[in-house]
Amino acid sequence: MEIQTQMWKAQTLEELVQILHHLFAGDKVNVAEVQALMDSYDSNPLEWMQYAKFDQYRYTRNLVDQGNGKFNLMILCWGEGHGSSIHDHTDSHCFMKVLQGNLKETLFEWPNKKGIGEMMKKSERVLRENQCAYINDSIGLHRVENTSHTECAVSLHLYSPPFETCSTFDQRTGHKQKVRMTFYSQFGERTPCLSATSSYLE
Ligand SMILES: N[C@@H](CS(=O)O)C(=O)O
Ligand SMILES: [Fe+2]
Repeated sequence: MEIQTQMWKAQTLEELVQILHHLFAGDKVNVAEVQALMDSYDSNPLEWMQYAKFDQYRYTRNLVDQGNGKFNLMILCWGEGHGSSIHDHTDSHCFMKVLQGNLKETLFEWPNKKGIGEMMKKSERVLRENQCAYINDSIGLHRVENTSHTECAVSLHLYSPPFETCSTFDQRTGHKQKVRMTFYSQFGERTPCLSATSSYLE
C-alpha cells in the first residue's frame, strides 16, 4: 500500500510554522512531506527580515520557532564568502531551504575509523532561491558556503529532533571535534553575549 502524502502549500512563513507544528505532532517524520511543504513556501523577505541578523565575520544562526520541542526552525544569514566547516547533524533530520541568494553544498563521506587522511568529496551542488535540500548522517557530512563576493544569502533550516552540539571535521586530516552551537538571536532578539567560548561551525 502506498502511503498518501498530503500536499500542502504554505502561503506565508507564519502558515509554514503552523503546518510544521501539525506535521511534527506525531512520532514519525515524513521526510518527503516536510520537504515538499518547505519547498512550497515562496520566500517573502518582509516575513523573515525580522530574524535575518548578519555578522561581519561569520554566518549567524537565528532561532525562529522551537516546534513544541519537536524541531528547531532557524534562519541562517551568510555574508559574502561565509561558509561552515564540514559537519554532521547529530542524528537529526536537516531540511534547508534557500530564502535569498545561492548556497553551495558540498557532500563528504564520513572519515575512516582512524580519522586520518584527506576526506572524500562525494558531490557538490548549488542550491537556488526557494529550493529545499535534505540531509542526515546516513547520507553523509556537508559544508555549506555562500561563494558570492557580492551577494549575501539567507536560508531556513529545520532540525528534528533539535540539537545543540555537533561534530566538525578537518578536511585534510579527517579529525573530528565536538562543538556547541549558539544562536545569534532568538525570536528576533539578539542573544546576550554571555560566553566567550560560543562557537559557530567555521
Ligand atoms: N548545520 C549548520 C548549518 S549548515 O552549514 O547546514 C548549522 O546548523 O549551523
Ligand atoms: Fe548543516
